[in-house]
Amino acid sequence: MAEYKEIDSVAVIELKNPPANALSKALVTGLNNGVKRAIDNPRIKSIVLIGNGQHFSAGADITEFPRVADVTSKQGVSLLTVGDVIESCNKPVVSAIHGVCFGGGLEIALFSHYRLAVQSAKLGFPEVSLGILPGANGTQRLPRVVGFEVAMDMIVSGKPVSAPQALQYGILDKIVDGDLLTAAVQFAKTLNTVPHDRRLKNVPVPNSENANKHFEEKLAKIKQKQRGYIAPINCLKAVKASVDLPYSEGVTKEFQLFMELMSSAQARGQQYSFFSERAATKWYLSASKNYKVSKDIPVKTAGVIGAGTMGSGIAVSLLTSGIPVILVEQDSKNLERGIELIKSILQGGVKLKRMTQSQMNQILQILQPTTKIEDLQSVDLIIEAVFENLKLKQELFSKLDKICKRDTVLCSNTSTLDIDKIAKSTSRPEKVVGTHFFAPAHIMPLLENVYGNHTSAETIATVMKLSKKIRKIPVLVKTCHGFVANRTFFEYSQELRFVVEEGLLPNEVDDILEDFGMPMGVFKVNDLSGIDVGWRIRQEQAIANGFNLTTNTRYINGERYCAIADKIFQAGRYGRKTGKGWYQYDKPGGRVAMVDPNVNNIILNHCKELGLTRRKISTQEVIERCMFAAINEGFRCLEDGIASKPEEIDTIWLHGFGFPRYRGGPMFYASQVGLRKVYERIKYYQKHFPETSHWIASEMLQRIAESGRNVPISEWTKFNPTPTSSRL
Ligand SMILES: CCCCCCCCCCCCC/C=C/C(=O)SCCNC(=O)CCNC(=O)[C@H](O)C(C)(C)COP(=O)(O)OP(=O)(O)OC[C@H]1O[C@@H](n2cnc3c(N)ncnc32)[C@H](O)[C@@H]1OP(=O)(O)O
Repeated sequence: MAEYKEIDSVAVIELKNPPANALSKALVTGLNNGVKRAIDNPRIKSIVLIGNGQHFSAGADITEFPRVADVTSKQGVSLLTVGDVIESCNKPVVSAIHGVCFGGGLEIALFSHYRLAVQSAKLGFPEVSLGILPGANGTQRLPRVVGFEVAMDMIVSGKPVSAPQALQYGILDKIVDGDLLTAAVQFAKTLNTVPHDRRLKNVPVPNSENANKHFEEKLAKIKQKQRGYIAPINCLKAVKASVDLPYSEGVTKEFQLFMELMSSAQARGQQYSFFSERAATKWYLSASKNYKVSKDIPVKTAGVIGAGTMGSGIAVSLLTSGIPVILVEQDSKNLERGIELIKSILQGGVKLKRMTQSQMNQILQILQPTTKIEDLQSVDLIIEAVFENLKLKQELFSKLDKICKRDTVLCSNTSTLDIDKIAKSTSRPEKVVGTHFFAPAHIMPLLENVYGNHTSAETIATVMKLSKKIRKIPVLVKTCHGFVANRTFFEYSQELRFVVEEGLLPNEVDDILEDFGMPMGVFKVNDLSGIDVGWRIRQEQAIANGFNLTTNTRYINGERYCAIADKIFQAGRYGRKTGKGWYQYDKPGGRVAMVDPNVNNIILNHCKELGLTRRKISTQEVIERCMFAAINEGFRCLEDGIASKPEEIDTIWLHGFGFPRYRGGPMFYASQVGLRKVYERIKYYQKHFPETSHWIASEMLQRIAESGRNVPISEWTKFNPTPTSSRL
């Protein structure tokens, strides 16, 4: 765990806990023993701490967090005890940093008397994203090096800094070239004593004159931008304590704020999210088809068909990851518009200092716009982003099949259509796969990859690898109408339209959802995605299923239907782009949503025409109805083998719909409410709304709820005997 060796008069202690040297109890104990051994050896004059493998350390071992009792008990060696041993050691201790030095790793480095790093190292306190704070005195020590304002920014945002930036802030003493160990040992040999100010607890916080002002400004920002999250607030308060209190009292305050967070439901949700988004990327269809053994095809060039909002965003994601793109549109006018869109997205990046003008120009060099689809003949992978219409996509894929080289992977950005039906139009169904991006495609982190019955493991491996290369979080699901994202979101939003039909107004529903933690209420989301888009999908579905939708439709094949959205469409209100939808906007394309009495009239008249009596609906009922409808559909996705584990559904909601990370995702939320209760309430709603089939409880949910025990989320899939895909 921590390997001890001696190089001349220097003791070298190597942190060794692959893959990221997470500071487990065992590693911390090993480190403690190593430092003590060096202290006890009179031949040793100084000590170097260094990481084995790719990193110095990714911080405390998060898998050990659930054992809060361990943290509070005074037994055993904690990060704090080893920290004290390091800091009070009379032999100089040097941390030699490469890869990441995060969280508890950075705290160890700050207990050390000197810090060196290679140019590529990254240093930071990401604890806030796990719902906690740097509780091994990081909030008291970092400000003593970098001042209140920088420490506050680093700890509240959780964003790491580069080695050159850390050098500038004074966190590092030196950046070294060449072999880190050699340089660190050489440096350590030049040290004899530990000066007073090298023990950070002895140092006052510099540049803290305006701390009160910075504190208030930051607090206001957190309340606005990270509404509902408690960790950033406690992080801020802890850093402020470094200014307001002597060190010994500051660490006590830090501990109190840390324990408050550690025992919170938010921390559980955020830590679950950390592991669930990693679990979700690990796909497994069988022993010979899974993320470990299946080989990908390298994507050196790509094609994008369709230069609308989606296609342009997809092209930007590929281009900014260094993949040359051939962008195809049917005519030069649309192509020109697409190029302009791409340029304006990139220009936005320049404005935000994410790239320089010359980097933008280089990116544009690898974009090849064309109106000739034949130009795609030799690319490795193509993503189609044309209009959501099965016939159109089938014709396109059939054409691509004839034009492209045999091993080109053909991807569809469909958000609902069956991949097998698209693949059927080609002679290479094994090369056809769905890559469902979320708008805006260059920003949203989720990529819902969709395999069909014939998609090969090689094709899946290719899109999963590509997703990571273009900095997306990929989740693999099986084809069906709407896949996991839209299947579950559909039930959520449909139930909220029913709520509006029964008594609440769109803004009242949106306020409840935003208080729950959603970044945007569902009606604002509708306005953003386009009321016309939803209307067209409903019309197409109606035609495909042989029924006629009118604004008076109340039931479709016995299923409840709410036509208010169709009436909003009929009124020419297509959403933000037209300046009016469920809300009124300051201008077409505007962002400021205002309540519109005309919308309320449409809703009230609708209810009057249908003879519906409106009623008061509680916040609890709204949340239960939308969340439990989505959760029930999530269980059905598991039953059908569309998703293979709950973590996939949660990751989709976290990164596709901005579900609050502190709630972990809808399935984790269900686990916190308790599946017995979720099941009981679903049965209750079924009794009250028998004409809505999403209230028929999933059998898998029923089995878990009736098992009579509190089944942890990691064991849910054991209650699903016949899914179509196997799982880990
Ligand atoms: C009265 C007094 C009594 C005593 C009181 C005691 C009080 C004690 C207070 C103690 C306070 C502790 C304070 C410290 C807190 C922390 O340090 S929290 C941890 C902060 N660190 C992080 O959040 C880093 C998280 N990791 C990453 O950012 C990335 O994983 C990475 C390191 C940058 C690597 O990225 P990448 O290469 O993309 O690989 P991944 O897939 O992300 O990770 C690989 C595997 O490693 C696992 N992992 C990573 N970090 C950790 C970790 N910190 N703990 C456990 N496991 C980790 C990750 O899950 C992956 O695992 P697999 O999926 O199984 O491969």
